Amino acid sequence: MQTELTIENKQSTDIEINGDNVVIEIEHLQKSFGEKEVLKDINLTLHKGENLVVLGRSGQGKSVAIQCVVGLLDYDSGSLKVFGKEIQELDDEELKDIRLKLGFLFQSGALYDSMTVRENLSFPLTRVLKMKDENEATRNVEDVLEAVGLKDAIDKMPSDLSGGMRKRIGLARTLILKPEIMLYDEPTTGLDPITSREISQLIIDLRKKYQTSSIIITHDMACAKITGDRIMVLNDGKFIAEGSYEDLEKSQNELVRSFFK
Ligand SMILES: Nc1ncnc2c1ncn2[C@@H]1O[C@H](COP(=O)(O)OP(=O)(O)OP(=O)(O)O)[C@@H](O)[C@H]1O
Repeated sequence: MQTELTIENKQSTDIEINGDNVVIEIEHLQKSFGEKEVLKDINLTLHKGENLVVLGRSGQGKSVAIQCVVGLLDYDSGSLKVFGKEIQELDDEELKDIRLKLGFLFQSGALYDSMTVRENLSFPLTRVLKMKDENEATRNVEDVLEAVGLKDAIDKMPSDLSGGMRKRIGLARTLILKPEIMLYDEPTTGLDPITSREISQLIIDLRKKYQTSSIIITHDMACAKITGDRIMVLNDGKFIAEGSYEDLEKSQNELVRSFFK
């Protein structure tokens, strides 16, 4: 089995790749639980404005890596910098500031079923941003609903919405805090192929509108193809390949090929 990282090709996007526009930098990150080494040697750089797709099967450590990025889990060794700051060296206040710049879209969308769409979206404004002006909150809610194409759903309950619509509202609820980096955890899981494609396209549209940099964790190859400027393949606690969709499609590495079957 190939264990060295294979750079399949240079990425082919208009994102400017240089040391000045790095928003996340991970070097030799390791994390074990007892005897179990989950992250063995993770190296990753996310550039401003970039959509980086991480492909990996279940249990490869994607959630553990994300929890390290948001400071919910301590890593054992290596370096993890967000906006140039080593996460593990931050005090509570600094970590809170960094977390405000990170938006996380949960697989479930995580909406409150007993609240209307308006209430679900206003909640982070009042709770996190301490926004008191109701008109300002409404303006923000309407703006973000428009961005996800669901302005008419403002007074609906989550139970009145389809899976794809709930995903959009979940996305709106994350975006309303204007994060600079988006972390998408399997954004198309559980959706039909057409809705999945719409959500993938929305990820592209939202990057343009909000100028976010994103890490998109998925095993949906259609989503990877639409959204990814660059794709990295995670296996057994390390990245084993990196490149554009077209590059990886031509890979001779069996593990990489298995994603395209
Ligand atoms: N708090 C923990 N304590 C012990 N083991 C853990 C803990 N969190 C995760 N693990 C182990 O780490 C490994 C990777 O888990 P992780 O949830 O990151 O996988 P994943 O790649 O996100 O998978 P999935 O796509 O299924 O969510 C698993 O074997 C899991 O059992």
